Amino acid sequence: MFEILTTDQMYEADRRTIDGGIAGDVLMENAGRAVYEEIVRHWSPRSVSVLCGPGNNGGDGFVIARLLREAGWSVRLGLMGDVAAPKGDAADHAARWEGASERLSPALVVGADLVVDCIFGAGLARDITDDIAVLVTTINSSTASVVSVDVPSGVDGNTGMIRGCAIKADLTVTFCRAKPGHYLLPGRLMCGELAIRDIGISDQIISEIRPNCWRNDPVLWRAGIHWPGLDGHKYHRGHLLAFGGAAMTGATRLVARAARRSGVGLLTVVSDPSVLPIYGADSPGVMTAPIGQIETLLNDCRHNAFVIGPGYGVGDDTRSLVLKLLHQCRSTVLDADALTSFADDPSTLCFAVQGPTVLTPHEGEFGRLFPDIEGDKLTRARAAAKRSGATVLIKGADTVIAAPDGRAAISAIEAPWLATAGSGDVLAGIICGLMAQGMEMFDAACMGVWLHGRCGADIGPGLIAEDIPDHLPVILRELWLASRKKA
Ligand SMILES: NC(=O)C1=CN([C@@H]2O[C@H](COP(=O)(O)OP(=O)(O)OC[C@H]3O[C@@H](n4cnc5c(N)ncnc54)[C@H](OP(=O)(O)O)[C@@H]3O)[C@@H](O)[C@H]2O)[C@@H](O)CC1
Ligand SMILES: [K+]
Repeated sequence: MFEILTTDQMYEADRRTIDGGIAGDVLMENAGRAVYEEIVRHWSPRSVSVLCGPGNNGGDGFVIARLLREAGWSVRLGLMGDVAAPKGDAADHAARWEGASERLSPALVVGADLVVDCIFGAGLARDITDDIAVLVTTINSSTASVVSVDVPSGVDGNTGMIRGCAIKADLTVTFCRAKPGHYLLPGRLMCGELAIRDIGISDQIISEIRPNCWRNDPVLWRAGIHWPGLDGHKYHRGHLLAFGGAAMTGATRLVARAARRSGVGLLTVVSDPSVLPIYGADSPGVMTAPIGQIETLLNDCRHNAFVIGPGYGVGDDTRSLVLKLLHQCRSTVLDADALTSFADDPSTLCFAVQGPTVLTPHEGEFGRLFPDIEGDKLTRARAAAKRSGATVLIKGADTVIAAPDGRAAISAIEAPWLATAGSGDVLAGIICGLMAQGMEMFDAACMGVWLHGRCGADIGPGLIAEDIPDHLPVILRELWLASRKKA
């Protein structure tokens, strides 16, 4: 259930299922019944208005209305266009509706305790027009609870973008698998609780259409974790070089603590000699080296991963150092100032990426590096990964991680507490720590985002960045125990 399907992939899954012998009207019946079951699970009988659009989303509405009515609910049904309008499977189910139907209008919201939104689903093709916008506004300002079928009407299922305006649901019931718009902002904010219900499309069909986007979950990457063996040595767990700035030393101290907590064997902070004592005094397990020794450090292949950017400073020195590091083709995480230092010449950065590299920009940094890449977050992350050859992770409440080969994951953990100073530095440290232990770059980025999110959700209100690394052992232990159970 972790695959995320585009609307086209969903239509394809639908087609293949129908070809396989399950009729379209049965799929629609299953979809409507799934929504009905969710409704009766959430609410006791009350007055409900089912608002049906002109397509199959509206067709689902006829099934829901019928089942609620049979269960004794007081149901009003609104229809966009005339009663003869529904086509195909929707027409079959419209014919089975024995109640009255009204013209779709704000009047249907008056007196309703529950509104079922079946206006537009996967087939939303353009911005919502003024007449429907009035209805949307009435629904959003009413006290009625709202269930959206498939996606809240007005939300683009592929991008999460709002086409003019959108219904704000308390519960969204979608079918088979989620779509990107359920997890990407602002769509996610409109969905309320998300229920993903089986309607008879097999897992086999889903795997045949080869989805390449997932909700970020351990299922995706847990097989790629390098847990230490009983006979393990610290050098088996990597030796990470974290490049520390001369002024903002807090950032790399957070990076270092997070990387070490992620399990890296050894960590050396490399910086200007004037601030080495600060890094050295921060934690007894941290080693330090002056930046003047960079050639010697790089000649030692045991130094297998680099993280640079947080608090490092923007400028030519940073640029040269980043290029030197990328030239080594070892695991590298570039964040913050390491990215902004290439704002004038991003193609040089993209050209220099050869080894396993993860870029972790927030939206501002992304815009500076890839100003010509537009669209939703998923599309942009994929385009930047393809262009740069790096795994690109765009941070935010809906963090997207994209690999150069097109694979992508979207974070669905709710942890608004992570929006605080230093949180991104911690993330860069965790990811680089996992790469230093041998994890593949896309897996490491996904796992890093997940660990970071879980820490954020667990710690909750009052979180400061310093708390995150020290909570990692709790979450890592969960994963480790789960891996032992499987084995
Ligand atoms: N696939 C599956 O597995 C299953 C799918 N199922 C259900 O089917 C739904 C998809 O159905 P769908 O393809 O008929 O699209 P839907 O969202 O009803 O809208 C299309 C209609 O809206 C119209 N229209 C579009 N935008 C508009 C606008 N801004 N303003 C005004 N009109 C606009 C558009 O008009 P047109 O562009 O053709 O002029 C067309 O008439 C899916 O979300 C799920 O609920 C389940 O039943 C079972 C299994
Ligand atoms: K809808």
